[in-house]
Amino acid sequence: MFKILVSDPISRDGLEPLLEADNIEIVQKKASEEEDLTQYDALFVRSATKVTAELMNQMPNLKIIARAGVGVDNIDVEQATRKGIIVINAPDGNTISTAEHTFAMIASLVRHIPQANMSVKNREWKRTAFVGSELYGKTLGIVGLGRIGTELAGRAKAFGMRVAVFDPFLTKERSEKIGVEKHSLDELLSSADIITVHTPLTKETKGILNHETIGRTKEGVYLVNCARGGIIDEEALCTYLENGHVRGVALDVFEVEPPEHTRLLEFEQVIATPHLGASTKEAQLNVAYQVSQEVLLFVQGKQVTTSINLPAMSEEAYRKVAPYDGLAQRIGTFLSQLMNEPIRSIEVEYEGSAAEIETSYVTKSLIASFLKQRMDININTVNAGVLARERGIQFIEKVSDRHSGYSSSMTVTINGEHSSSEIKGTFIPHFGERIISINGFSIDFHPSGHLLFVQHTDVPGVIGNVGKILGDHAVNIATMQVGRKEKGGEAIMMLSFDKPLEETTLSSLKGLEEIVTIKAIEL
Ligand SMILES: NC(=O)C1=CN([C@@H]2O[C@H](COP(=O)(O)OP(=O)(O)OC[C@H]3O[C@@H](n4cnc5c(N)ncnc54)[C@H](O)[C@@H]3O)[C@@H](O)[C@H]2O)C=CC1
Ligand SMILES: O=C(O)C(=O)COP(=O)(O)O
Repeated sequence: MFKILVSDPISRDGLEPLLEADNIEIVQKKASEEEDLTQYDALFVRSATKVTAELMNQMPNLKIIARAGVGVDNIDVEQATRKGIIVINAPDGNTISTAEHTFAMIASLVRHIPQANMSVKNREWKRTAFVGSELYGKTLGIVGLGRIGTELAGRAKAFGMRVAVFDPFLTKERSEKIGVEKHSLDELLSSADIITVHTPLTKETKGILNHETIGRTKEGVYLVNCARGGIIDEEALCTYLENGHVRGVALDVFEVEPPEHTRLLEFEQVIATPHLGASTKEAQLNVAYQVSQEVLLFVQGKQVTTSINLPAMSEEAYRKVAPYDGLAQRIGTFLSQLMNEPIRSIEVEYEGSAAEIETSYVTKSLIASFLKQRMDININTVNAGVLARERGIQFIEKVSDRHSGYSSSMTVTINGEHSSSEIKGTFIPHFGERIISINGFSIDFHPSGHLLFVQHTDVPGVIGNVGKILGDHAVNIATMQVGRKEKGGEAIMMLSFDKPLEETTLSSLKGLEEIVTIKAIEL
């Protein structure tokens, strides 16, 4: 049974795909109120639940965190990645709702609607107290022209506004296509009548509007934040509201939510809503449905498409990757058992059609399979890279235009402190994964089951001696492959059996003087 904890209010209609599925159980309860968190495989949140390392430690079976919305700053994504927990979101389900809410806040701000509303409800009729401004002809400055910023720009232009944009990742071509003016932050600050921010909360965007930058805005500017608290510094807002430089502020988000200690709410010129940008029936249905569909894919063993910490891959792309994913897992597992020493680096070179797939995913799968043999924590393509780097293991990925006789291949080299091992493999439709070379010795076998790798001096009688010892221990050889580089040097044997070799059999084999290396490999 795949158990899902829904910790924030999420549209039940949007959860329909999961509610209808077999072997999926959904519990709607705040994580902080759930006594047994160990039972859950998935956690659904919005912005209220803080998915901290501590919470994840209480959920050892957690495999996927689904954010029914855009911003994931309430989730310790780095920790989730370290733990091999996939984080997904619903990137565009609430875009329109948030853009509309922002525009409503802008219109309310410049016409003092909330204040006028309160006045009339207090039985006042102060028509001259609430003289506002038109939006027509004014300049709207948008910081961050992503999904929401773009939708907002269209609405502002429909109201006859000029739209100035600062977004370091915005191309000139795109700005011209949308019909907005691309500016530096400085130019935007000095020219905009109203400034609104629509970026994620990151190290770069935190306090992008602060004491210094707000000081460079026009006298009487309006500021709007319907993105994330902290993008506009709240203390700086208080300063500029007090001295009148900022005429009004509209906030849907706060540095701390709910905002208990901020002075901002004391100002008449501040209008505020409780993080309502995505709070529409339509947005909530969209985001819940999107994450439900993603988790359903995950449960079915398919690729999720809105992962924050895993290379996004379509089903079609994964179909091309799958054969090499399987090959990588087998090679990684094989090499991890072949080498028992500290590892410095893992190199993977892709050739032929293997070079045309999503190689980063396959490389992570290889690393995960290699490390999995050595660590007792959950390792997968999500955290393999992080865990390898933390152990000082470099991984190098190469794509070669060389063709070594096979239509595709991947060559894996593991460099240890004392030695290196190299395996070359390929995937042949209807034959499956094949290992075609080990440490430069040509061979050809399917890496599966109970195997024995033997590297030995290439002299008469070795194969017979190995065969005799196996016979003496009543071991039946299922398959046997031999390979060498040149006459009279060294050679290898690759054998497979119907069951694992006993330790006593291995010890007897190790006693043969022609044996250089002998390893039992379980795949
Ligand atoms: N109030 C609410 O209920 C909601 C708030 N949000 C917030 O709005 C944010 C934006 O949402 P979307 O537009 O969907 O995200 P998005 O990822 O489509 O757009 C973000 C834009 O910010 C730009 N950006 C990033 N760093 C920047 C910087 N240093 N300076 C200027 N621009 C920068 C990016 O280039 C991108 O164009 C989300 O991250 C979320 O925090 C989103 C939905 C609802
Ligand atoms: O999607 C986002 O980033 C939001 O901020 C929406 O927040 P919510 O899901 O309404 O708590």
